[in-house]
Amino acid sequence: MTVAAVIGSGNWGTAYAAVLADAGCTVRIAARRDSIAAEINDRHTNAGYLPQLRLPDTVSATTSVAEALDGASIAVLAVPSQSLRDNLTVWRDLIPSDAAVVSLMKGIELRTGKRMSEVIEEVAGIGHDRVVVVSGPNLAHEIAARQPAAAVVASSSARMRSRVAEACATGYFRPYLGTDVIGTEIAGATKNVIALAVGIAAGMGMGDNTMASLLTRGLAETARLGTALGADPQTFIGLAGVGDLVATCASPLSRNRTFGYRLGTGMALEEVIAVTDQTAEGVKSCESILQLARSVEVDVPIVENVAAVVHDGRSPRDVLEALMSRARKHEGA
Ligand SMILES: NC(=O)C1=CN([C@@H]2O[C@H](COP(=O)(O)OP(=O)(O)OC[C@H]3O[C@@H](n4cnc5c(N)ncnc54)[C@H](O)[C@@H]3O)[C@@H](O)[C@H]2O)C=CC1
Ligand SMILES: O=C(CO)COP(=O)(O)O
Repeated sequence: MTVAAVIGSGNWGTAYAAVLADAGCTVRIAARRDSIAAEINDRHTNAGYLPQLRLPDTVSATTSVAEALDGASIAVLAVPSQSLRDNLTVWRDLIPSDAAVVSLMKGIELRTGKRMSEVIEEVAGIGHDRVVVVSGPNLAHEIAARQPAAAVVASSSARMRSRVAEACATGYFRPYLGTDVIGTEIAGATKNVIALAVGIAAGMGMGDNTMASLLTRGLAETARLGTALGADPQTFIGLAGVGDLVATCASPLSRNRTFGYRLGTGMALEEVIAVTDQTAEGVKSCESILQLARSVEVDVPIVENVAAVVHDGRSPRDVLEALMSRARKHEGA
């Protein structure tokens, strides 16, 4: 019996815990709040995040990360990207030495420009052959409703990606194996920023042509950046690339799209931040992705303009005009 620990009891940590349990694992969730751990143990729900989900009896919860990780062969990390370093500094010695360490996170660290797998390797002091990234079109509420979806399980280690894929394969969750960790992470983090842009446009009243144009050109700049960083270009037309981009940009369930939508309707940035109580990674990662792109001299105009709205207070109408009046270029350039 595979024992998996899931650290983080928000939307995706909880939904992915259900996937692991449905696939036959014994799952221990580490929650920060006593009330959430108690609700999972007593009622098998985490209704504040996923009201429709009933967790299998093989899922338990604790507020002790040490207890959750004890004896686990899979350690899943599902906390906001910008908090990973500080958290892992406290947890690193608790991770069993042979466990696969799985990142569900879709963000790039501010200041360092590091991907989550890089932060894990650095802070936990483990090799890349222990780290696995799971990513794809996986809106937590739909997974929690057990609607069919696929994902990529990417790792440099064949043993670790097989272990994790086997542990999360169910009738509604289909993992594909991948080796391109860089591309999978760049795709997952950057699509959140493109979803912000699509949300802004939708909030301004723009329709499907605008969405499709932003999505397509967003994918182009994501692939350009990823490839410059060493990714396999194929990844961007796969589940972690176009798959996740389409799901996130099209769905009102997306926190990033919703954040952008509110900005597009004219709400002030501070107001949008105040009403957003869940993780919208793109709001911070637009800045770190822009820095990363500049470090390899890659042009990312949509990311740059989203950062101008979210961090420099430029108006959505201004940046839309800026994007439309850029110098003409070849589509493939
Ligand atoms: N929600 C979704 O549909 C999906 C989310 N993801 C990614 O998964 C990651 C987690 O997202 P969600 O679970 O949706 O976020 P969430 O906002 O629903 O939950 C975040 C969890 O982290 C905890 N947390 C918040 N701040 C913390 C801190 N400073 N230190 C430790 N724990 C903290 C919260 O208590 C909560 O348990 C993100 O990187 C997101 O991009 C990936 C795929 C799907
Ligand atoms: O990554 C996601 C779906 O795959 C979830 O997107 P949001 O974080 O925008 O809700």
